[in-house]
Amino acid sequence: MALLEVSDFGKQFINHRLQVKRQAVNNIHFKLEEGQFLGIIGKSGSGKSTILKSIYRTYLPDQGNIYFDSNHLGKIDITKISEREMIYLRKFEISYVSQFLDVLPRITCRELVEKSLQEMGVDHAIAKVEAESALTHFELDEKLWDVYPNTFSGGEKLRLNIAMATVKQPRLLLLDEPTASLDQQSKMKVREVIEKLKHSGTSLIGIFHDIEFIEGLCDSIFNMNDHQPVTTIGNTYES
Ligand SMILES: Nc1ncnc2c1ncn2[C@@H]1O[C@H](COP(=O)(O)OP(=O)(O)OP(=O)(O)O)[C@@H](O)[C@H]1O
Repeated sequence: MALLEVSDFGKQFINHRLQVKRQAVNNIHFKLEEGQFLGIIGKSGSGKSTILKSIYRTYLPDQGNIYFDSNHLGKIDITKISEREMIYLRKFEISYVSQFLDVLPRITCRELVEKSLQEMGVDHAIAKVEAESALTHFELDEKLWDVYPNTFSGGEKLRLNIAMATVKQPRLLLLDEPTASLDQQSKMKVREVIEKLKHSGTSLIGIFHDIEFIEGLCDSIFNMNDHQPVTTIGNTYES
């Protein structure tokens, strides 16, 4: 089977204050094969992040299934597994990079990257070396390594976020506008690491507004329009 299959996915949000429901996405189907990169594009508010957050199970869908072919758990439906199983997947198989960094109090930039590896059971000495290598790759100034990242600029936070997610070499990497606040040089660094990860077999789903950036990088593009897929290429199919 494919690594990931999203089937008949739908999500609505309820505004309790106004007592109204809003259908964010509806009737979404796509597949992602191992080692492939799927780009999701579409206008603001069309539901791109909702899909990604539901794959990472930050949100639970109201409708549909999200099948994932886990190395450890076998073929599972992310919408139905236990919290414990989801925590396992987040530690070992699925990483998520958003435009924002959830900063933990009193944990330095270097410790955050090390922690990503140590929670997978990587020895501290090895985690230290790999964390430094990832921070160097994303050109985070060495002077920042032992600083708490709550004072970092938007671009620095994003680069740290990407370092934390990619250092784990996950099987599936979810990228929610990972280049949003980056300059051209940093964007190229992200591109380089995406290419490297793809080469090593990581599958990726990424949301991008910068279509030029994903040209030649994605294997397929899923185009949202008014909460519906309108164009699909490659392994995805029309609803
Ligand atoms: N937690 C939430 N509570 C209520 N409504 C939400 C929530 N998350 C998203 N929405 C709504 O669902 C719709 C889809 O949002 P989503 O963030 O998925 O869009 P998007 O395509 O990623 O947008 P953008 O490109 O602007 O980031 C929007 O109308 C948004 O207001």
